[in-house]
Amino acid sequence: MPLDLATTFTISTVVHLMMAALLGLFWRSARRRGKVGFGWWVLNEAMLAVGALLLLLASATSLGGLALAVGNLTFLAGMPLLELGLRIWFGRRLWPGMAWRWGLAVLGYGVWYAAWHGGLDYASRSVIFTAINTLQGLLFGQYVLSQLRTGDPPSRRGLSLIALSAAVIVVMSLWRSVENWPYVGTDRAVPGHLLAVLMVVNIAAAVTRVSAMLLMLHGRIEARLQAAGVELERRANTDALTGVASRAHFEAASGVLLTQALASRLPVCLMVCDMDGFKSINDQLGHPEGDAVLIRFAALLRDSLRHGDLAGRLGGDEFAVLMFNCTPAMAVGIGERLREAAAALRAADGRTVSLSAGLVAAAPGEDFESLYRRADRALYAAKAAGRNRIVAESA
Ligand SMILES: Nc1nc2c(ncn2[C@@H]2O[C@H](COP(=O)(O)OP(=O)(O)OP(=O)(O)O)[C@@H](O)[C@H]2O)c(=O)[nH]1
Repeated sequence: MPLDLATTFTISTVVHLMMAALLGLFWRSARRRGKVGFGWWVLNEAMLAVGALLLLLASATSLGGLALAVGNLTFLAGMPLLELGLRIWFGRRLWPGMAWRWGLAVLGYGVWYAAWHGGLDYASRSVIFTAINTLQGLLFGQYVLSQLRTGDPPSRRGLSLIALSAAVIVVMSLWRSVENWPYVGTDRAVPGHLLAVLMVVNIAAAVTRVSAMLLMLHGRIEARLQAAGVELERRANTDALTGVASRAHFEAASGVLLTQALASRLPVCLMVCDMDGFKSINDQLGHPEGDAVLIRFAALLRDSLRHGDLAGRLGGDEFAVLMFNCTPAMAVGIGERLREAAAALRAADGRTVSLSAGLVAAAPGEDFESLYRRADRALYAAKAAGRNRIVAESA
């Protein structure tokens, strides 16, 4: 059954309107999340709906000429609008790239308008129009492909679909040019069904394109949520002041890692250390200076870590290091080097900072709680014995 032009334009108007409304619904949430560029795609679909409606009026009413002229304008503005949205979406430069695209659209429309106004036959106008449309499609396709290589990964699936819909339009435009070519310069009527087929393909391309845009939006929101989740977890696991593990994370991770290491018969040591007289730094030099000393000490602690070791801040000026594949002798060496490095730390008034630590080696099958209790006792012994020392306690 040959396609009726008026029916095709009606369907096209309704579909583009629905697509614009659908995009519009998501546009609000996209804007709230800073996904700029989306609004141009909504505008594009809305304009295509108006364009299809005008073509319907042009073919079915006496409004003819004006409706055709404005309708064609909306179709030639389509690709530049899409690309403008994409460029903003990816945060790319708008000019001079967009100047070329808009320039081509304006020039193309001018040529078509002059041809139409000058009374050129339908087939010639159609060839002019589709040639410009093809050129636009090629430029747009080239931009989309360049973004496929460099754009953000969550948008790639959507971009592939957009490239596909652009390719379909280019192929259809070329086909229409070829079909109209034999009629150029004649008054013979060009079969209308081809334009109807083109509109149907346009509808399919619009549905593909809009799905692609929603896919891109979804991908980006998902990627950002994922990144936010990772960041939240990192913050929850990290002590905000010093950057070493928080107490909760240190205890939880130590419990798991200790069990695994002991099951593999790896020697594990725990050192719990506490600065001596830290309270007086706070009291005499102020809390910010106390913070600065804690930050510098934590940096020393991180420097003393070997690959796989875990350091955490248990609270105040108390820190702990869980050392894997580490004998007590090795742990004492590490602790002594840390104590010496801490002794070189100077507070704002030049005073030195000393360190007391308790060190224990894990017994086979021992859990973290028991290991920590013993290390804490050793630390207490170091403090009681006059501070500025490491007390190692064997299991
Ligand atoms: N600047 C700063 N001080 C803190 C922070 N958290 C706890 N403190 C302080 O750290 C001090 C810890 O003091 P203690 O370890 O009990 O005492 P100390 O003066 O180091 O004495 P000894 O440990 O017995 O040698 C307290 O005064 C706390 O108020 C913090 O985040 N920043």
